[in-house]
Amino acid sequence: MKIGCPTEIKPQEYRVGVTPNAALEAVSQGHEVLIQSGAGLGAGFDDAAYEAAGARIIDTAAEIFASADMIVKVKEPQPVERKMLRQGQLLFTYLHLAPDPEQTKDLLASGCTAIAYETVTDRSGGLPLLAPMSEVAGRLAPQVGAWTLQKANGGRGVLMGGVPGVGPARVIVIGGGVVGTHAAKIAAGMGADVTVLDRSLPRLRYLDDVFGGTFKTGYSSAGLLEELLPLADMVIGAVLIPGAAAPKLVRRDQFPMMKPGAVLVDVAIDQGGCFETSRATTHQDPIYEVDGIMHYCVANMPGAVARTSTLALGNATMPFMLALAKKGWKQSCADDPHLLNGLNVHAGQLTYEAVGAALGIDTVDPKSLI
Ligand SMILES: NC(=O)C1=CN([C@@H]2O[C@H](COP(=O)(O)OP(=O)(O)OC[C@H]3O[C@@H](n4cnc5c(N)ncnc54)[C@H](O)[C@@H]3O)[C@@H](O)[C@H]2O)C=CC1
Ligand SMILES: CC(=O)C(=O)O
Ligand SMILES: [Mg+2]
Repeated sequence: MKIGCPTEIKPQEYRVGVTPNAALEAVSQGHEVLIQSGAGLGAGFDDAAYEAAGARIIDTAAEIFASADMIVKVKEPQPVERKMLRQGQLLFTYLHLAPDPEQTKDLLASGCTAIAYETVTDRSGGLPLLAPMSEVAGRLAPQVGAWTLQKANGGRGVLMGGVPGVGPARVIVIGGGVVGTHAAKIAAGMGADVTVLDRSLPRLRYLDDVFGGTFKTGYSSAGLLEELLPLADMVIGAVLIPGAAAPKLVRRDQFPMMKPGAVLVDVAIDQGGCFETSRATTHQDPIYEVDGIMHYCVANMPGAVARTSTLALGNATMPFMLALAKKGWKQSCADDPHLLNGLNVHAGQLTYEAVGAALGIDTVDPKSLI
């Protein structure tokens, strides 16, 4: 199969979909790998590294889209990329369709087959292609939140760990999955007083068993949040209902009860965000203020640490990419129901129920397609 990897064009997105190591594996299994010239530079991989792996360097994205059987990327295809997708072409990348009707419409119109990293599952109920980026974004969240808390950036002017004689920042993490757990670990490591809220009792039990001395846990409810919001210096939004739009858990009319200059970090922004006032921002212009409350809502946080993120993502995607290249999407999905869960779009049809529900579009059962 011809595997094509264009340069990411989302603002300040420095990751790349195929690492030289992944290219080498694919080439050694008999596939052709096309990499756009310079695609890996942001992550520290030059063209020579790909050539040494046996990949072909191609000048333009247009040539890659025109000839590859499978496009492997990081971020959802941008409008100019969507115009280049075609019937029968396989797209393997993050999509986040539920909050994105425009992209959904374009993918359906293109006739392509699109497998979304974020809805591929594993045997333990996890999301193996989201997890590495959730680990990164979770670990970044307290770091960017701490920066936003600085006075010159609009925050309250509170230091995460406090100092002897002055108490630490209070951090509330909503959602104790991968993002939330990593965020809580780092925030606690910075010395903050951290509480993690989740709706899953098994998850709360796990967190309490493993991290009981490091941070507190709470059952996520509107009532508990009302109690905690007035105390918070930072709230990190880390909830997920797979494939679906994120529930809005903090409303604008609750801001008057919060401390002026408190910070909301909405990691769940790629699923539409879990705060009413969240709107996606970029690394270039990451924060904004609403009624005295600071917001950080960058939808591609891992792009900030592109090298770490590219390596972590490549480790997770490579086996799936190789299976798709070897057997095609149909056989690969027939052999692996977890990969089938990644199928969101096929030949003009939407195949992921939660996306259809969020956007009011009928879906077909992906099992009926294989
Ligand atoms: N902005 C960015 O750059 C990135 C964003 N993300 C996003 O972060 C979000 C979280 O991802 P993961 O941690 O991997 O998901 P996860 O599935 O590991 O964890 C989500 C947690 O949210 C909990 N939850 C659901 N509804 C809740 C509620 N009402 N209150 C409290 N907890 C609730 C679930 O029980 C689960 O434990 C996703 O939207 C993901 O796409 C992930 C990576 C990068
Ligand atoms: C998960 C995701 O959207 C990202 O890594 O950008
Ligand atoms: Mg994202």
